[in-house]
Amino acid sequence: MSIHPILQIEGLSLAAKSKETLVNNVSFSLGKGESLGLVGESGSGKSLTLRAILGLLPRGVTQTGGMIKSGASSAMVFQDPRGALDPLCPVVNQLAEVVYYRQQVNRKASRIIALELLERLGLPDSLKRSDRYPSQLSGGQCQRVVIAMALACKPGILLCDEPTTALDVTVQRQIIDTITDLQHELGFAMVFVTHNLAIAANLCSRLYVMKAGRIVEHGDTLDLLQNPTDPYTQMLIDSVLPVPELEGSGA
Ligand SMILES: Nc1ncnc2c1ncn2[C@@H]1O[C@H](COP(=O)(O)OP(=O)(O)OP(=O)(O)O)[C@@H](O)[C@H]1O
Repeated sequence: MSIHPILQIEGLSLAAKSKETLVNNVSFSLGKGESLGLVGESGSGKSLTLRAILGLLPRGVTQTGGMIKSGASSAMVFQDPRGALDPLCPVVNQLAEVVYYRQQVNRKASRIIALELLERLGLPDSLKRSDRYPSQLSGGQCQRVVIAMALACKPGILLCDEPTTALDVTVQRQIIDTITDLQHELGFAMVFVTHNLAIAANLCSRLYVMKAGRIVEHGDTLDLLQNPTDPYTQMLIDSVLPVPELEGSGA
């Protein structure tokens, strides 16, 4: 548990309209600037937990128990970057719109801040023009724009829902490095959802393992990966394929 948490979740339970429990008695806390990983198989309730923190549960899902206490604003980076952008609006305009509403500056200032954010995220100058639409960007570029949008909200907590799953491995690495650099620079805390243990291990100091809506194990990342006590955590670790030693590599 964090000593001075900026996010506290206690006994969170979520259910579908059919009364089926989807998230069951989930508790964790997050300290300022800390990174916490939620890992587990598909359908284990990771995304719904993030959405509950953001206050954006999908239609048909309700909170049936527990409480969420947050001392900072949250912003979310979604799994499908292209789907998170409006295909009919130039990317720079979309970003400027978020700045305008969230930072409450005038239109001219919001555009200047949007251009600075695009630069900070390492996007090419061509994207600053108003004739560039999401369909003209690569998946990695779209994800950088989505991250810029989240940062435009000046979040104290960045909620990342498998932000690299839809990207190829080299781009995944670049995006992870970008998020790490930005976190060091801006100091936001992060809840990072992934089913990729290697990514979670690189980014997060603590891991929570979810299965069928429940937390089955949690702990400091290295300790948990080296000494898992729950068979499901062990199974997740065992399912990571090792890179075979290359013949004649001299290793
Ligand atoms: N709107 C909804 N109505 C009913 N059930 C839902 C709804 N959204 C999600 N669920 C169910 O809730 C459970 C948890 O879903 P969730 O999206 O949180 O899983 P996840 O761990 O994030 O999976 P993934 O890694 O595939 O994104 C799943 O069984 C899913 O089918």
